Amino acid sequence: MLVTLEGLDGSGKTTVWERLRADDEVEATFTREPTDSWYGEAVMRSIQNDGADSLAELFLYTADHAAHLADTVRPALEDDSLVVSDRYSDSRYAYQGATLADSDHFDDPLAYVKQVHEPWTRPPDLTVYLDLDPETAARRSGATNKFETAEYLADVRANYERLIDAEPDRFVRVDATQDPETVYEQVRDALA
Ligand SMILES: Nc1ncnc2c1ncn2[C@@H]1O[C@H](COP(=O)(O)OP(=O)(O)OP(=O)(O)O)[C@@H](O)[C@H]1O
Ligand SMILES: Cc1cn([C@H]2C[C@H](O)[C@@H](COP(=O)(O)O)O2)c(=O)[nH]c1=O
Repeated sequence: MLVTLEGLDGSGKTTVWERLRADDEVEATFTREPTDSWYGEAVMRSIQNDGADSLAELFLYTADHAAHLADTVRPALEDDSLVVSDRYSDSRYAYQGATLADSDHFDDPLAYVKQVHEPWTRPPDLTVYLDLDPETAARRSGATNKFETAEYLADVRANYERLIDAEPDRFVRVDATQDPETVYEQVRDALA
């Protein structure tokens, strides 16, 4: 089973993911995107580059996802492991769907990014969405990269809402304004 944690920067995904990893009762393969492979390093270079081309950036993230699937996710699933990923394909649909909104090439960038993935990706079985307003998300994340502004994160959040509307049964929404302990308990309940 493939479980993903999604949400805006600063919504608490990594905090939850690290607690799950330290939890003796949760046996799983823990992974994340961007990965720490050389594909992921290329992505990190792009994140730090304010002038990076948005379409090129989409394909860097997508290359990292392809390698992540082949090297980690599919082998773990074939071994019947529970896989828990801190960010996955929905991050691309929501974030690159927003960065490409200014492009003349696409009427519906989110639909385009999904279409690029559909023939080969492995969709999650369950996605926990840590729901947070963009202002708190930008403040918590410390605005360390170009994506971490309240204005941009508002567009990303609207894209996540579209994804949830399209597949309500896959998503479990957790209110990420709650204290970390309550958030963690609700994620554990969702996993159970
Ligand atoms: N429920 C919470 N309430 C208040 N602060 C929190 C909560 N969860 C996490 N934080 C704090 O918010 C900051 C961001 O948390 P974290 O790194 O887990 O978010 P993230 O979603 O993984 O962010 P990013 O996508 O930018 O990596 C950290 O300082 C963390 O301690
Ligand atoms: C996987 C993925 C990530 N992003 C963005 C979201 C964050 O601002 C950065 C790095 O992620 P982290 O969780 O803060 O380490 O990258 C993205 O735009 N598209 C993606 O597919």
